[in-house]
Amino acid sequence: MPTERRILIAGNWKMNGLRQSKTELRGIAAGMDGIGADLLVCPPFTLLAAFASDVAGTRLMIGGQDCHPAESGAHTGDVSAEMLKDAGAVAVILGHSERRADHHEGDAVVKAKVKAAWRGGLLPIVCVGETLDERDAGEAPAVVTRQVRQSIPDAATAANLVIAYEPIWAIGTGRTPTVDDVAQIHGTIRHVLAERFGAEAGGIRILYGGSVKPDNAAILLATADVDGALVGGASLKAADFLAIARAAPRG
Ligand SMILES: O=C(CO)COP(=O)(O)O
Repeated sequence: MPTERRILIAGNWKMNGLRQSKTELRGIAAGMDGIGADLLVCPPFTLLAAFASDVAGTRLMIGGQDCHPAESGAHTGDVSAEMLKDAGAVAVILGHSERRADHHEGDAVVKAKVKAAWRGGLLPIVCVGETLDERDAGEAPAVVTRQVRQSIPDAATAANLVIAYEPIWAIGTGRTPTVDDVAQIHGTIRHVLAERFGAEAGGIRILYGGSVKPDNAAILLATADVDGALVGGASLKAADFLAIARAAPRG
């Protein structure tokens, strides 16, 4: 039964970073000694290939922030999973709340992108999370349950899927849920996965994301069913990202 879950600390650089940001990337790659967790940096498309070749031979992995469902074709401005793989990515963030909001992505589109990630040989990191209104109305478990049910295809396994719980109101705000709230939602996600995938669900990693910083990482990463972090702002600085990774209780 796949219950061993390696901690994954993933950095989502969002629309940040120019060529000079390589300094931070190199700082992360150079500072990984003694860190047991898997580390992943997801830069913007423009930096992906350069970053991937820069970290070749290190344990630092590179991922994308989105992909189109199709392999290729007339989709101006889009990038496919195969293209991300070709550029050196091993993973891709899908269904981030900023994509869901800015690009009107619903669960069906996210599900198609997860299948595309698998087709292209990438590990999808599927984001779910409630708005503040939904949380205040007590709907967070129901919202997240619906998103997990509808965004995840049937062929999910412990090896080919990572989920990230990112309460939208905690992203970039400096606010985080209580550890009890995080444990409750992560437990809900695990339960929803178990209903569908049985024992395999015990091996699927569930990351927490939303204002993860060096000073709150230890408590968040020690919470039940939290198997790592999806870090936004604090992943842009090597020292902060490494401090978060060092706070992980297990590798
Ligand atoms: O959206 C996030 C990661 O995907 C979280 O961003 P912050 O860590 O900046 O709150």
